[in-house]
Amino acid sequence: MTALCEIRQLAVTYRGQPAPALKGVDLDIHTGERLAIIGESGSGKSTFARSLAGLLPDGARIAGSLRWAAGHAPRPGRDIGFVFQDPSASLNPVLTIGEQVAEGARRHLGLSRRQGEAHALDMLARVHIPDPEKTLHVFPHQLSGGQRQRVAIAAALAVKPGLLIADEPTSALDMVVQAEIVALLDELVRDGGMTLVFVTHDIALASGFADRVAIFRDGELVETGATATVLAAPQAAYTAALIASHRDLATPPLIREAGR
Ligand SMILES: Nc1ncnc2c1ncn2[C@@H]1O[C@H](COP(=O)(O)OP(=O)(O)OP(=O)(O)O)[C@@H](O)[C@H]1O
Repeated sequence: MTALCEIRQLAVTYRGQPAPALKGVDLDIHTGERLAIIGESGSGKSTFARSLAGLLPDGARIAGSLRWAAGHAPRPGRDIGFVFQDPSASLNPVLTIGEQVAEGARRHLGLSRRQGEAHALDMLARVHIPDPEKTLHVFPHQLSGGQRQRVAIAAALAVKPGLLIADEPTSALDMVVQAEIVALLDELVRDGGMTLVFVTHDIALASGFADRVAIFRDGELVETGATATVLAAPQAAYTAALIASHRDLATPPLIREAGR
């Protein structure tokens, strides 16, 4: 499998912080895979995601290397799509849903207003928004949290980025909607031949669809491997503890199933 990005000895220190938020991270991201970045709060997951996307805040010091197969860093919003925990933060409250889904496509793909609207309609249908024609003309506050997250996904994918980074995209949603959003991301990434980096604190959620998991703790990568392998035979004591803390994952039948 080819590496979309080879990360070596990545370290990040935020301005004014004595200790690095991320250190010594060696990881390859494979083209077309669904990789879950897993860790507890503060483990450095978002820092890792922001480093990949080139979205670290001003003053953050970055060391080590990110080598991209394309030969250049991907452009955020064009080569990399980003979906955040809170869709309201990534949606503009004064733009209609149609305008925001079309915005990136008009800017990056050079679509006209009319083509942009047609593309937005198509994207809303692809993320299974009920009544996409009507939804084109409403504003974010008129939608439910789950629908807003579908719109944010449609907007991120409208320019067909090669890599989608989703940072806790379901943690503000209830369980049923969470499962729907994960299934949607899984479907879209498979259909589009995209690479997905999915950040979550929930190893059980990730194990349902990720090809590979990378476990972070205190800014370091403690373990990485195929999801089924890591679940069935974790190498690090920390990973074992994380799995054991999820009753669903620790019960033997599910481990056997995951290890098929
Ligand atoms: N902009 C920032 N300035 C200073 N410190 C930061 C900043 N963002 C994150 N940190 C610190 O870096 C460390 C890693 O944070 P990060 O957000 O990457 O963790 P996380 O695993 O994504 O956690 P969570 O799940 O809570 O978002 C934490 O100690 C956090 O306080």
